[in-house]
Amino acid sequence: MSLLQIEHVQQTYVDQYNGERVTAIDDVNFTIPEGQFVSLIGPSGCGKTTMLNIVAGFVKATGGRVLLAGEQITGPGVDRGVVFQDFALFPWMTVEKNVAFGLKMRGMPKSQRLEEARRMIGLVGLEGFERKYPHELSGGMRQRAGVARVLATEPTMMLMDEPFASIDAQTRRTLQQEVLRIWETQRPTVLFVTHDVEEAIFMADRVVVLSGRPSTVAADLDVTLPRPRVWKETARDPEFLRMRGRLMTMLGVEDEEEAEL
Ligand SMILES: Nc1ncnc2c1ncn2[C@@H]1O[C@H](COP(=O)(O)OP(=O)(O)OP(=O)(O)O)[C@@H](O)[C@H]1O
Repeated sequence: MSLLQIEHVQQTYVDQYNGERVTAIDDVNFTIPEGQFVSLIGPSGCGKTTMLNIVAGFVKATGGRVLLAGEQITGPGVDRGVVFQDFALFPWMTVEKNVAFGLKMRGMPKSQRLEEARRMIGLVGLEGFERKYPHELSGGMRQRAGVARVLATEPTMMLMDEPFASIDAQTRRTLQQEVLRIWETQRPTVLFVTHDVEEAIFMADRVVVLSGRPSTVAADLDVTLPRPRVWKETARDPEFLRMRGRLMTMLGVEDEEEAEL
């Protein structure tokens, strides 16, 4: 059985200024088996973030339903960990306190939390920064701490919304590789929203493409590139290049330099 089942999801918003109805998502259907990493991609405004928010339980779909392990999602829960673009760390807590907070959510006794938090911090390569506050870290380090905090809760599903969007290109590639390395040790099921075609392919087992608004699933492609993946090799793989070309054509991106939509 699939871990996540998205069935006929529809989302209409009412504009709070002019009262107009905007159908962001028309009819979206797809499933994710346990342990799979799925990228969700599509043109701007097609409802990627909305879809992720519905799975997170932050937004209630106006139509259809979403099931996690057979149970209908009706609100947020500790079984789903969300990593946002803007890190979502508590600014008043040190890195280790931020990560330990995730463990508290999981119900871990206080006596074990610090030790486990330090282990998670080591896993994301932040040892030595345990006592720093978020403002003392670079964007890439803050994002690593955010990933550590979510992983610490051992979520059934990890939901990531453009987690590397505000990070410079060089650091971004390093982080993508690191997040994959960590993912391979725990293998949580992931729904990863991005508008970067190369990132979508590099990270995932599967790329689900939404059409323009009001969206439906336009394509659902398996990525069979070998793991572990490193940019130096994966970017030259003929399958990577073939998929990139196909997705860019599908999304109407002409130039290689414009791989980011
Ligand atoms: N709370 C809201 N109220 C009204 N309209 C909304 C709301 N949230 C999203 N929308 C509209 O729904 C559509 C889909 O938005 P969403 O942010 O989900 O798209 P997206 O694919 O993630 O876009 P992008 O790639 O630009 O981030 C857009 O037209 C947006 O303006």
